[in-house]
Amino acid sequence: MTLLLDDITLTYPDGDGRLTALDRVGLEVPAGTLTAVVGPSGSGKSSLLAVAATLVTPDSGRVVIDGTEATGLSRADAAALRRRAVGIVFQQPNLLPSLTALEQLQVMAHLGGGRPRDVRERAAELLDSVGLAGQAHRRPHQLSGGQRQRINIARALMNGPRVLLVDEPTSALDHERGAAVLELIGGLTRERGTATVLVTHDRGQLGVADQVVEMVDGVLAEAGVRGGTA
Ligand SMILES: Nc1ncnc2c1ncn2[C@@H]1O[C@H](COP(=O)(O)OP(=O)(O)OP(=O)(O)O)[C@@H](O)[C@H]1O
Repeated sequence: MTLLLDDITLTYPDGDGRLTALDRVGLEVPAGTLTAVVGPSGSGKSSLLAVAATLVTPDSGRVVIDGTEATGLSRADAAALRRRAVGIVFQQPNLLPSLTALEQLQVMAHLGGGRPRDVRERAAELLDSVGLAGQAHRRPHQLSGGQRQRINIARALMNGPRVLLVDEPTSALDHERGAAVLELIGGLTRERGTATVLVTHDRGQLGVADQVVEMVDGVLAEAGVRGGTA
């Protein structure tokens, strides 16, 4: 199992007590498949992604990424595992205004090392696979919202992650562009064999998912399978 969340409980301080954001959550995501997480605002979806990304340590339970148990690692080792094996697509692209599309991707890889020539080739190939081969020289203000989100996705794939975590990628896009971005994420998942978790409010677009789970008050339940009714 490429991504395994086993019996995860996460609480936050809340006044005198604790608020349970994740309540004994279990999730298995095989390589090359996409799991969509739906659920109301405040139900714990972002917390789930943060735990899967090793950005937040749960109170109890295990996170296993590509065979390595992340829970219990030192901060430095968790960061190294994250760099090697996890790609994160945040809701807002947060692209650097002065860099071209190609450079946004190159910067990501330089942080992790790698020969400049290989990095450039990989960046160009990824831009091509998200449909932006012709836009490599453009800066963020010269691109549409949908194009910026595609760069955001390509950037997360630069270091060849085994696990891809995507938070609300369509919230700033209209229906049609949102659908195209979800199709793209589904296609990349299968092509690159990532274990992908996608948080979305958009229940109309879940056909791309192999598994749909629903978060309600920190509890995760199966909501349907590919082609299901969720
Ligand atoms: N750092 C924090 N400290 C305290 N409580 C928090 C913190 N982060 C989130 N929470 C609370 O934990 C619960 C789950 O929040 P989370 O952000 O995971 O929900 P969500 O489903 O992603 O919501 P949304 O769809 O609105 O983004 C909420 O009740 C929220 O108020």
